[in-house]
Amino acid sequence: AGCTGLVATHLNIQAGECIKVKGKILPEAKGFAVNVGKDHSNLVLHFNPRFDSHGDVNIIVCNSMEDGMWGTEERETDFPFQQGDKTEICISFDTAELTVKLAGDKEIIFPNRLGLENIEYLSVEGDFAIKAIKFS
Ligand SMILES: C=CCO[C@@H]1O[C@H](CO)[C@@H](O[C@@H]2O[C@H](CO)[C@H](O)[C@H](OCc3cn(-c4n[nH]c(N)n4)nn3)[C@H]2O)[C@H](O)[C@H]1NC(C)=O
Repeated sequence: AGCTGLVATHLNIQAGECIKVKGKILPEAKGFAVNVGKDHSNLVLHFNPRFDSHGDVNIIVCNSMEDGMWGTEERETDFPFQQGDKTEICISFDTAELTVKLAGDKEIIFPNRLGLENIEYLSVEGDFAIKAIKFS
C-alpha cells in the first residue's frame, strides 16, 4: 500500500456529516489517495486521482475494499486536479452512497458497497501535502 501519510482511526462520522481534506498536490505528483471506511482493510471508498500511475493519466479511480480484497473500480475522466495546486475534497455519505465534492462544483457519487452507517477510519496517501482535515 503506497507510502502512507495521515491515518485517523476511532472516528465516529455519521451519515450526513462531511469529511473535508484540504491540501496541496505535489508539483511532480503521480497520484494520491483518500481512503475512508471501517479500517485499513475495509474501505467504503478509496478515492485515487492518478496523474500518471498504474498506466492511467489524469483519471480518478474509485474503489472499495472488503476484508483486504479490492472491489470493482469505477473510473472518472473528468479530472479537476492540477499538479502543484491546492485542492479541497469533501466526502459525505449515507447508507446508499458516498458523494465526493470537488473543485468547480464537480461531484462524484460512489455506491456504499459496505453499507457502513458510520466511518471510523481515514487515511491520506501519496503525493499530497495535507493542510487541514475538518469533520463537520
Ligand atoms: C490492467 C491490469 C490489471 O488492472 C489493474 O490492477 C491494478 C492492481 O490491482 C490496479 O491498481 C490498484 O488499484 C487499486 C484501486 O482499485 C489501488 O489504487 C492500488 O493502489 C495502491 C494501493 C493502495 N492500497 C491500499 N490502501 N489501503 C490498503 N489497505 N491497501 N493497496 N494498494 C492500485 O495498485 C489498477 O488500477 C488496475 N488497472 C485497470 C485499468 O483496471
